[in-house]
Amino acid sequence: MERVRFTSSVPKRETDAACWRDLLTIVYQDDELDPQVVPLACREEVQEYVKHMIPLRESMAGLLSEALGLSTDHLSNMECMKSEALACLYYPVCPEPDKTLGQLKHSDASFITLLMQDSVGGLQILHNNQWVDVPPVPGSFIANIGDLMQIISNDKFISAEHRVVAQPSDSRVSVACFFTPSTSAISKPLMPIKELVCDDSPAVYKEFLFMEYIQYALGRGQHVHSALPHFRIR
Ligand SMILES: O=C(O)CCC(=O)C(=O)O
Ligand SMILES: [Fe+2]
Repeated sequence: MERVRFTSSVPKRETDAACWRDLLTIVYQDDELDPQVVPLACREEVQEYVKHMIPLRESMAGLLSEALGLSTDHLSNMECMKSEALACLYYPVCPEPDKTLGQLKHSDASFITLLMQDSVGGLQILHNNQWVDVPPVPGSFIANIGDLMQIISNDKFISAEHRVVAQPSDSRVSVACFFTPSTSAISKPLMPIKELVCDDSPAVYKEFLFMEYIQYALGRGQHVHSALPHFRIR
């Protein structure tokens, strides 16, 4: 797949709705990308942005490892977040916002997503079966646990279901940085971390390869909000 893609959210299946947004996606593998492939209009900004995302990801990896009762460097050593897909998202003004969504309900397929939104708003999170606004806070990032983190944490962390409502009077911009495994980690099987599995807390997910996962996650229709049930041990 191309490392740099500009797409509109056209549905894969006829029965699915189109989302009201455009995306510029830029994929770094092992924290690396030849800058020449990034459009000149945003090359410097993208390089600068990712340069700052990497230490932030490492801090998050340390905090999440400790929260799981593991050594601080556990998640970092697994290299499960050492590649990033940067999605620069544009949600145009929508004349009939009640007929569509900026982004449908989903949980992220990544390990973790670090998200920056502008001041317009529209992001909502599903909490106790109710959609709750995530108001923009200047200078802050939103850290979303993704499905892969839920899997390796053996359900100790739960991925956040969220969506974006379309806006009638303002266009909106957000930047989502999705973290995925390094090239060497991709060839190793994924499964709940063994330190988190015991007789009282048996593995909830089966072993699988990242490629198998991503094919399923990207190929599922919009009616399947999460890849988790597919990998769960029944
Ligand atoms: O634009 C946003 O605030 C969220 C985008 C999002 O959830 C996604 O692209 O996965
Ligand atoms: Fe998302």
